[in-house]
Amino acid sequence: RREQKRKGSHPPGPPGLPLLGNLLDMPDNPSWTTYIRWSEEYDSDILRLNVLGSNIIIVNSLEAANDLLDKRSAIYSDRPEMPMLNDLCEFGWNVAFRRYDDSWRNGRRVFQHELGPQVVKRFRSLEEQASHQFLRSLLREPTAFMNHLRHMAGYEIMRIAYGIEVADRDDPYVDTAEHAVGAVVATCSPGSYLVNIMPFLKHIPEWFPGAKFQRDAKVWRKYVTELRDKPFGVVKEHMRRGDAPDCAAKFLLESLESGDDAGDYTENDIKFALGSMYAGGSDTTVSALGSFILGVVLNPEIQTQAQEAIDRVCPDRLPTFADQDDLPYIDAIVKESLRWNPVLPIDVAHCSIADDVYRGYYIPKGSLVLANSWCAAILHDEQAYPDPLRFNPDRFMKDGKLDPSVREPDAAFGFGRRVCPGRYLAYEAIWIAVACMLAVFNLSKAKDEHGMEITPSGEYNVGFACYPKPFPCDIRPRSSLHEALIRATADES
Ligand code: HEM
Repeated sequence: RREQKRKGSHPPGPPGLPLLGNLLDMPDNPSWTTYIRWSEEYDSDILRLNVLGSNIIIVNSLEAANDLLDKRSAIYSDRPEMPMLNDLCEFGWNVAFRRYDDSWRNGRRVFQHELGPQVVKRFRSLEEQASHQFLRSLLREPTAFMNHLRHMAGYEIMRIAYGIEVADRDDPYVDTAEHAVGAVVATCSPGSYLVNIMPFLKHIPEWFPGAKFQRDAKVWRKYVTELRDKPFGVVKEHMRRGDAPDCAAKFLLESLESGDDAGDYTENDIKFALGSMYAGGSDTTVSALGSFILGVVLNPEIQTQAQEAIDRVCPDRLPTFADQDDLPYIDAIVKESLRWNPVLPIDVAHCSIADDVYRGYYIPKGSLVLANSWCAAILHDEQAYPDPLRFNPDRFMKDGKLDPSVREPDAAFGFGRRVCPGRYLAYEAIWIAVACMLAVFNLSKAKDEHGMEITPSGEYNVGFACYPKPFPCDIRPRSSLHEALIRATADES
């Protein structure tokens, strides 16, 4: 209290109880709407909550998010200690959960080396192929569209990172990765494990009564370690034999060996960064594409407009990246899919490494900072995006071109030094999937047994990322010509 008196008051927020602080105020999902309500109640775009003595700063405006997470990124780029996930499940090597240290910096360099805005273009033909495979799966089994999206996202990452081609179903690599991602969801949800609040519990042995968390961690640890080591080991083995396919692991290991532009990273840094790709890139891409399908089904006029544009540019073939400049409306759809229902409405928690004073408010070292990307001042800002709850790609267009004066939905990828390093890859993967899907399929509301249209609820499930709740949807080829275009892609593989 003495320290606080000297440094200034905390940002406003609900008062809380002695000792427990705001523990009982912590909202269930969707937490972002509660944070917005509190912002109005306390007339402040930054709020402070105290949970058992830990400071949580909620940021409800773009200005404050940029000021803290970007302009003061030297202070706000750490991640919180996550004893269950990082120590007991041993997931602390993952770039997304790593503390703000040299190894994290090296991991970011690896990402920059392989997934920077220009380098990422070398994976374009692979992404086109993956999208074509997705179209064929849709043709075969249209109702399972979310499963196909999931397969496409996992397939692309495993091919790009390790050159490994995963199977349609029951693939052991995908199975391992999904279990490891499951650990993130299960261990990071608020109140899931006491050891997150009382880190000293992590020293309790597995046999101790009540130490179920240790046994849970042991199971996850196996998957987390396999995700990190197994595919990387396969690439190394292929390289030893001289038959490794082109992939990020091979390029990085070769550049490490030759000592060219590799920077300071080590083989372990490469392994950790590549192992971070599946957890970071799979669910997120699926979520954005799920929002795209939902948005189009609820707003059929968007599909008509997109198909008119595609038919003008490539009437008798599938779109490719070479058409991107001529298909700005597809870019507008991708941007709107990222903005409308953000994949991560609350950004991944940042953590501060030094005391700070912002607008006269004291923010102590070790505060957790949660940027509410969903909020009315960021991705749902009425000024920047009128009628923000409507899926309306036209907001990004003017006179048939992308309107550069409209704010980019960059906040969907986070802030500051922790901003998503897979964003260029993600954007391209989403772009080609959207373009190909709209080129050959009509998406519309499914009908019930009386022939009545079923309107999707538009509700979302919240896990690691937010997904549309399962909804029925009618997906069929636009014509026999379009069906033939899809079937013809089978030859290319
Ligand atoms: C639509 C797709 C995606 C969205 C919306 C998305 C969004 C995000 C967000 C919001 C963050 C947190 C940023 C912050 O802390 O401020 C993040 C971090 C991260 N993302 Fe993505 N992401 C996507 C795709 C990808 C892909 C394809 C990859 C990898 C191939 C990836 C890898 C990562 C990693 C490794 C981090 C952690 C960065 C760090 O902590 O330094 N993401 N992403």
